[in-house]
Amino acid sequence: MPDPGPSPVRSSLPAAAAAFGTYGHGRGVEAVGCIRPEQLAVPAPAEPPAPAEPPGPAGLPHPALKRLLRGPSGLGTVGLHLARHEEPPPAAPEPAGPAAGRPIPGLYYHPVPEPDPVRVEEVSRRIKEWADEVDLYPPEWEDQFDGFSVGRYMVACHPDAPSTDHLMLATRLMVAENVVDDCYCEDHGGSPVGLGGRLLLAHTALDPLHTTAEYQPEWTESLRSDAPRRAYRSAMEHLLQGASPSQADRFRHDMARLHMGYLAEAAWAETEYVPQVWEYLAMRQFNNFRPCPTITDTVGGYELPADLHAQPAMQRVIALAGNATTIVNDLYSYTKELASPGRHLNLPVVIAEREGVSVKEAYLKAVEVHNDLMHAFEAAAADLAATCPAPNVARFLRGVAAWVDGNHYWHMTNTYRYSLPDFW
Ligand SMILES: CC(C)=CCC/C(C)=C(\C)COP(=O)(O)OP(=O)(O)O
Ligand SMILES: [Mg+2]
Repeated sequence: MPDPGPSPVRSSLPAAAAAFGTYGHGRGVEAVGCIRPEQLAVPAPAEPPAPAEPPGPAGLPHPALKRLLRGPSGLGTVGLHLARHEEPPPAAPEPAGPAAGRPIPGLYYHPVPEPDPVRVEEVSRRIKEWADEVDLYPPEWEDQFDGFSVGRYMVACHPDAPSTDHLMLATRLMVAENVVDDCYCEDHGGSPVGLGGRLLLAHTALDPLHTTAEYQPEWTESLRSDAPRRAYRSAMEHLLQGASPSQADRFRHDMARLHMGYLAEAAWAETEYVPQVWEYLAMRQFNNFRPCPTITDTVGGYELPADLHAQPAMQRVIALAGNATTIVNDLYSYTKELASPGRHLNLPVVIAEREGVSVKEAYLKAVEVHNDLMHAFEAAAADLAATCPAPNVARFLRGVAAWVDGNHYWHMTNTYRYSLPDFW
């Protein structure tokens, strides 16, 4: 049954629906159950001998993950490769110089190719049109919107998106998620006071209210009443054109997790509680980028079936990837958050406070925590790929890994937003 989505405010999106077909998934990748590996009908893709590769920054990726990231070869595997688009390659793209920014010394990460400038340009143009359409921000915030560079972010994170329409699904959501964070929680009018009520009502733009005829119209009207809700509603409406019901519900669940994380952070801010390091890491597992990598299949135009997504081993991979990407944010946004009013919790701040070490030692320890999370993510992904050699699992794992790498690239190169501390 089609997902009812946030109707009845759903507008007609004929062009988008045509672009994605029925949910836009299922092309080229068969759903393969992996509850018991011996039940698999699809063998592991044949591996050609690989040339030796130079070591990555601050260590080597797990060898099995390297094989996984290279992707399969052979008949029927075209759809499993990253960076193969349905659209023809651009005729003569402007030569893009390397983006500014330097990596955090000692950080374990994988460099990515410069995102396709033609795609970046197109996504950047279209997201500004959308921002106007949903009346997202006042003119004086335009510089910050542009400085966020969401087009570059999403093109870097989704190299296997088959079209700009697919990329736009992720881009609208990324913007909407940041608008909610900025306007409800943080420095664009946000506050911990009353956050629970605001978040719950905004969540109904993703997970609609079903109530009586008397009260439904007021709820419908409420979805137009502020920029966070307009953004969530419209971004979700578009997502539903490309996602299956189970992919949409996966996303709603991840957003509920995110909102729970925002609430824990806010509760601690209200009582000025500095959590223990493990408590902070638990909060940050929810106040986390997770909703972004987990739509990689929708953005890629295929579906990881719900049973495979729900496997504990897959859940561990997703959680570790989300945690690594989010600690990357803590590290790159450290100086920005130090400069913001009040005490902004991030991993270095919490380590310094709770473990009684200098801010520099705390920061360097946070880098190690990040690196350990990255290694754990790669080991878990490699194990899962080996025990569950289904093509859609391999492609999803590659999509999550690509998101991790693209997220690092964006943080490192976003010198408008972030700068490194002077610790080296
Ligand atoms: C895009 C998305 C799902 C974001 C959710 C949570 C979030 C805003 C982050 C993980 C980023 O962290 P933070 O709020 O610290 O962002 P900045 O450091 O202000 O860039
Ligand atoms: Mg931050």
